[in-house]
Amino acid sequence: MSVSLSVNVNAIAMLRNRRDLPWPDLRALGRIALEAGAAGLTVHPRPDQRHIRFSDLPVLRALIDDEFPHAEFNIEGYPSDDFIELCRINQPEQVTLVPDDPRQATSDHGWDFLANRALLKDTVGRLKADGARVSLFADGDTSLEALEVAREVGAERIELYTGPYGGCYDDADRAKRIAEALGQTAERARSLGLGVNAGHDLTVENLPMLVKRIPFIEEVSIGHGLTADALIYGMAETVRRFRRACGQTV
Ligand SMILES: CC(=O)[C@@H](O)[C@H](O)COP(=O)(O)O
Ligand SMILES: NCC(=O)COP(=O)(O)O
Repeated sequence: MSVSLSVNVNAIAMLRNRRDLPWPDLRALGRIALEAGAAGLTVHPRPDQRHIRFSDLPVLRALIDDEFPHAEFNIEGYPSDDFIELCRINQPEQVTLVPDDPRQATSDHGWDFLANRALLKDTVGRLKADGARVSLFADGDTSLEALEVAREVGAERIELYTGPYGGCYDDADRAKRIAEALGQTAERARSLGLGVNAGHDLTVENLPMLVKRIPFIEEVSIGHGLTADALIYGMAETVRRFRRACGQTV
């Protein structure tokens, strides 16, 4: 089993939104990413639509349906009624629920599973009834008791929040300690039958150590670092570089 790469196009949308113009073109760049071997596309629509716009979702859904039927669409976000309706309309293969406040600049923590048991149970049930696999964003030190709630509410996977790991790009010892904590959380999740995804601030440089510690990660979703590299190497070559960093043979 190798780690799949889902390309998050939020940062591309943010660049597009600097002008009232349709480029960079999400559908065109999504196509290049999928042609280069990405397993799917990720979006994280926020209520203010500051990067991905709700109108982008059907365009990306159609790209996958028309040209890459084996690829997956992953929609991430806070489970408001509007978000659940967006998911119902756009039929993602996977929904990743994230406990974001609309005022947050970006995602910066996982779920408090015990405090949100009822919300998660209701939401996971609704999303699964619409046909999606559900993954729940989880801090890197989530306890077994909390992960039991993730399983009990019906989630199939967790997504490890790797922001603190990505943040220590200049401190190898700290990165090693955080990778170890992430690995232990991943093992706790696996012992309960939960699949493990990971994401936030992952890069070509920091992926290999994470994948070595947690070889059973099913998917990483990557946007910011991948988009930054695409400015240097182009989207297709960047996707190949990230796939190699995931341990894939390219
Ligand atoms: C859940 C997660 O870590 C990513 O979706 C991240 O939140 C990207 O969102 P932004 O592009 O808004 O920072
Ligand atoms: N789920 C994490 C994600 O989609 C991308 O996060 P980032 O690479 O933009 O930090």
